[in-house]
Amino acid sequence: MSHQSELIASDIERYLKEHENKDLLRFITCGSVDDGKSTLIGRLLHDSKMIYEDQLAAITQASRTSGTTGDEVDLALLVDGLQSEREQGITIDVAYRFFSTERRKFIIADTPGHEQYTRNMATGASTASLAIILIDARHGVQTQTRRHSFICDLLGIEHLVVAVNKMDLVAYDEDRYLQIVDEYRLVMDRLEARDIHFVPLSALKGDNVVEPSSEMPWYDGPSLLTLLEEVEIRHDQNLRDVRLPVQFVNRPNLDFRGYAGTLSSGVLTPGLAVKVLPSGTTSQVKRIVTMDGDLDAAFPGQAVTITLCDEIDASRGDWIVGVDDQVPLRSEFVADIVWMHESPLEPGKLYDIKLATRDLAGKVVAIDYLVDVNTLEQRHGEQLDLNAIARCRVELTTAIPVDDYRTHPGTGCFILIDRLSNLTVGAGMIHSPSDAELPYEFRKHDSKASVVWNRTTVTQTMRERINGHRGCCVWFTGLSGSGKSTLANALEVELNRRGHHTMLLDGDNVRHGLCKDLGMGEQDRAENIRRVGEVARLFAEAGVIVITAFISPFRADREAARALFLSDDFVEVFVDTPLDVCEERDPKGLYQKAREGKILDFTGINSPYEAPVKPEVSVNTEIMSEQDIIAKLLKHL
Ligand SMILES: Nc1ncnc2c1ncn2[C@@H]1O[C@H](COP(=O)(O)OS(=O)(=O)O)[C@@H](OP(=O)(O)O)[C@H]1O
Ligand SMILES: Nc1ncnc2c1ncn2[C@@H]1O[C@H](COP(=O)(O)OP(=O)(O)O)[C@@H](O)[C@H]1O
Repeated sequence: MSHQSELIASDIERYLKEHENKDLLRFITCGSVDDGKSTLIGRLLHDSKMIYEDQLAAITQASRTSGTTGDEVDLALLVDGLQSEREQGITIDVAYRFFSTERRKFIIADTPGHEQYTRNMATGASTASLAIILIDARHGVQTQTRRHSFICDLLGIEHLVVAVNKMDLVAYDEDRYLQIVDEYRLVMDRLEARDIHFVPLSALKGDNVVEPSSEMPWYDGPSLLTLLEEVEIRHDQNLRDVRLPVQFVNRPNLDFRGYAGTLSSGVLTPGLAVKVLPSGTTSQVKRIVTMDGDLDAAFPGQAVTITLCDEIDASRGDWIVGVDDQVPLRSEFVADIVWMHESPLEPGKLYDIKLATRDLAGKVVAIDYLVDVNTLEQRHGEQLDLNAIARCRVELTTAIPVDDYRTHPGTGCFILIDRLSNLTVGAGMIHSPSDAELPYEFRKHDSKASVVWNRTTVTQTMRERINGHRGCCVWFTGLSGSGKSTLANALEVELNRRGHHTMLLDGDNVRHGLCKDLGMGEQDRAENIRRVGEVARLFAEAGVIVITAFISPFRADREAARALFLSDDFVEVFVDTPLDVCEERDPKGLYQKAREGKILDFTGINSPYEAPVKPEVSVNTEIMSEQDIIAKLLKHL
């Protein structure tokens, strides 16, 4: 079944060929029956001639008995197929519907809108590249509008169309439409999706759904269908990073060994250098084999069998990736999990996990926070109930290659399966698995194997919640006399004044206690900075803003301290005061002593200072006043 084309009657072969080459847009409709969702889908199917005549006759008949549209045919009946939902007046499952136009093929995931169906919505959204957010023009932006938008965003949908429906019921009033667009802008500010369109329409009357409406001459944008046909999706796919999760090894005889699977991202070509993960064995693609002959190239979404130039060992679950792709191997990661079952997720309980084509076991070791899907606020929670979403820490029984969901939607997600009932109970999206983005305890440590990490029940996130802000580190570095202590002190005063929890670690003070055994040689300075970095991290873990003022002359030592923090939580401030200015100030008379040869390894005189290459903030106290510098820092923080 497809849109009506004259070619169907005259040249079916050509029609099918054209149809095959059209690109496909998968989209989700978010809203409830009350918003006119089913009517909208019915209208799209009806106006794009996607309904058989007997179907139309049937719904015309049904409209008289259970329709809600008076004399008009109730198009919602086309999609509210299930008897029970018809009776209850709600849609209760995810239904996929297909239609096509001259320009594109479409698959609509039609999911229920109420909060108790978040799991269905997440399922529908997981494969969609566009979402239609339906708003009833009479009611404007509702809690449900926010929830739908947030969930779509969480699932990485890049394109949103905000459809302001039922314009006929507000007399096609432009001001009302603009008011709703303004209301929605507040939601938009919290979304990562950047391609957002608005369209005023009436699904019931057909205004701006397929054809432009004569009722709203003030709107000169495209109709909904034109938007769906024109939205740019070609660049959405990740064509850069090759990921072929091996579904099975095809070995019909001794002469052929093929690796079959669906290419999740990247472009495969014969001759491409690849490696198998997790083993890391390298080879080259020899052939891309399909039922219809060999291919010159394979693209994301294509099911292929490839052969490699070398006899190497790869099995189901392994990934074939580009030879230079840096894919971290991890047994722990952070993920957003949507819970889909009546019995709540139990932290510590072992679940079966399916990630791409690999079957493993693992558990959620901690729930960092629950996300309120209506407001995006973070809350503390011990368990994850049906339809809840949470940022969790997941631990697997074995290390596997791991991708970030946002950049690799096909390989960056997984499902959790209950080991007894074999039911899918949750779905997860992996969050930045790269080392710098992992919580400290999840990183690779070279500490002694016999020392295990003892995880505390109260987490950094929970401490931060009480403090009302994140823990982080502001690291001042610069020559003696450059102004580190002065600025660090002034910054702490300002933060303290604003009610923030702070701690200041200053070189001179720390060297009186924690580091009193250390001198000014290169190794001792390195050890000094190592200790300070660790202490700073502990303070940050307590949810405190820790400010450090140490010369910290060596780049490698500062980078080692930085590596203890998540990337946003370490702010390096280079106090870039020229040596001659510092020497002129000489607040402690140390430069003079150094010049007189009384101090042998004084920084800047007879011991090196390696300036930061890319500090988060750089300030020159010769040029800027103390107040200006503090204002700049506060702005950055
Ligand atoms: N040889 C030598 N070189 C540099 N500085 C010296 C030296 N001897 C003593 N001092 C005093 O010690 C303070 C520097 O200590 P730090 O812990 O910040 O130094 S380091 O980061 O370990 O290099 C430093 O403090 P600031 O002037 O506040 O930077 C000096 O007062
Ligand atoms: N804009 C400025 N910011 C910070 N300090 C300044 C500034 N202008 C002059 N100074 C002076 O420079 C000196 C810096 O000393 P200090 O803060 O102890 O440096 P450090 O801790 O880097 O050794 C202080 O005497 C301070 O009054």
